[in-house]
Amino acid sequence: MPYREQIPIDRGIDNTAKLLLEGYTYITNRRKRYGRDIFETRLLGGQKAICIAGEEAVKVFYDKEKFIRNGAAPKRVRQTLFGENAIQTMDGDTHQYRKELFMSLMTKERLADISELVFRHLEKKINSWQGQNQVVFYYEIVRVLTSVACEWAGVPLRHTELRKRANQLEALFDSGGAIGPRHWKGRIARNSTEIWLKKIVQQVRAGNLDVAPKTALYEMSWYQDPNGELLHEQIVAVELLNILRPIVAIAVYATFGALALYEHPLEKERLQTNQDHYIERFVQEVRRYYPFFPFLTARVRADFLWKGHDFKKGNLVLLDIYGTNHHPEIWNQPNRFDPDRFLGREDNFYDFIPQGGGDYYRGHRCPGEWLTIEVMKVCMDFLVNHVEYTVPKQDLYYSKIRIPSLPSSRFVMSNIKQR
Ligand code: HEM
Repeated sequence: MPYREQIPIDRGIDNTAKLLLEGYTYITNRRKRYGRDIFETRLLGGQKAICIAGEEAVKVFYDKEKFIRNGAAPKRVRQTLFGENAIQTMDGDTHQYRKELFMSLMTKERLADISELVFRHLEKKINSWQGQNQVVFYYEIVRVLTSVACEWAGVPLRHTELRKRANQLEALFDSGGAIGPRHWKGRIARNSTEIWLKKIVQQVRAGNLDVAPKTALYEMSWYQDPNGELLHEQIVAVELLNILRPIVAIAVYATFGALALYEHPLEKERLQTNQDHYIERFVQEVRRYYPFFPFLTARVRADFLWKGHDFKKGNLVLLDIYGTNHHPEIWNQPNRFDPDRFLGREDNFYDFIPQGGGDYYRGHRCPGEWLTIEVMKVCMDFLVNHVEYTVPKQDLYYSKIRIPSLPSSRFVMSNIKQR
């Protein structure tokens, strides 16, 4: 007889309120309490859900024979963060085909293009920052990355439109874990950005807008599905937002990076000399240490037994991203900020998962991970080598409940000067 056991249960008819109240720590708190990396709960209207964490859990979660994504993401997340019928909700060959489209945009040349764009747009900002008493870094970088994302993706953006689109793109990722007004702001932003991009795709297809090959706008507008048909313009809009929105979301990591520089002044010196590519380790540690994506959801494809538990077809499963990136069996002193932990560390697709795990091409791992690292490197280099600033007294506390988390003050800087 195969081994079976009753895994711990977080009692209650629906624990969604507890999940919202505890945010990033809901799964970790219970894992600590039960001394296990697996437990059962009830979420999203009382559905049975299994929460898992750690390297073995990541391996099983990314086994395509065992899990599907369709029907796993809550409706409120599709209405804001993902959009309907986006790549995140696809499975099997159709997913793989669509994923190739995303990966084809991430060539070395195109990554170099975005790094160059980020630097150029940041440099342009210095003059206006120098004339201000103080600037709020997060909002500034959201706007910079909105300009960069549109330019890189081939999407035309008038200067007068910048603030509006930046607010909307920010609302899309800021609302993913929200209820109430923040959620509604995200829904309104989704409707309006999809309409905006649909019109642009229509212009491209009608030959009224010139767009360069290899940009997301061009490649997505002319991409043919496995049946040789163009994607519906609505889907192109949704997938273009899957490029623009997360590029702007790098603002969250950049702001945490600025916080790390402030909290660990010695890091700044090490980044200035950048021996042995220190900047790479610093960026990796920012992505590991600070909270961003809390967990992922999938549904069981077909019954299987794992760790003594019967996973039944249709069960909801949550993979603890934040908890795995702080798992004591993977990370020595996980709650210490220490970029050197990445020194000589071998790549492992299953233990360091700020942007998902497994294979980029065959699974759902984030296709924008290399791009994120490159953009972060430029932002961090800019902060340490191209500007000087002071950090006035402010509330830098970041919550482990609000999703996504951010320093309360959004990181205020004063006395900015070019270096
Ligand atoms: C801001 C930093 C980012 C974070 C924290 C992040 C995080 C993630 C995570 C956790 C996933 C889910 C992986 C899974 O379901 O297994 C994901 C998927 C995805 N990300 Fe990112 N991401 C970031 C940046 C980007 C960028 C810059 C892009 C594109 C330019 C991007 C595009 C996508 C897409 C299209 C997917 C869906 C992939 C699929 O379902 O196959 N992300 N990301």
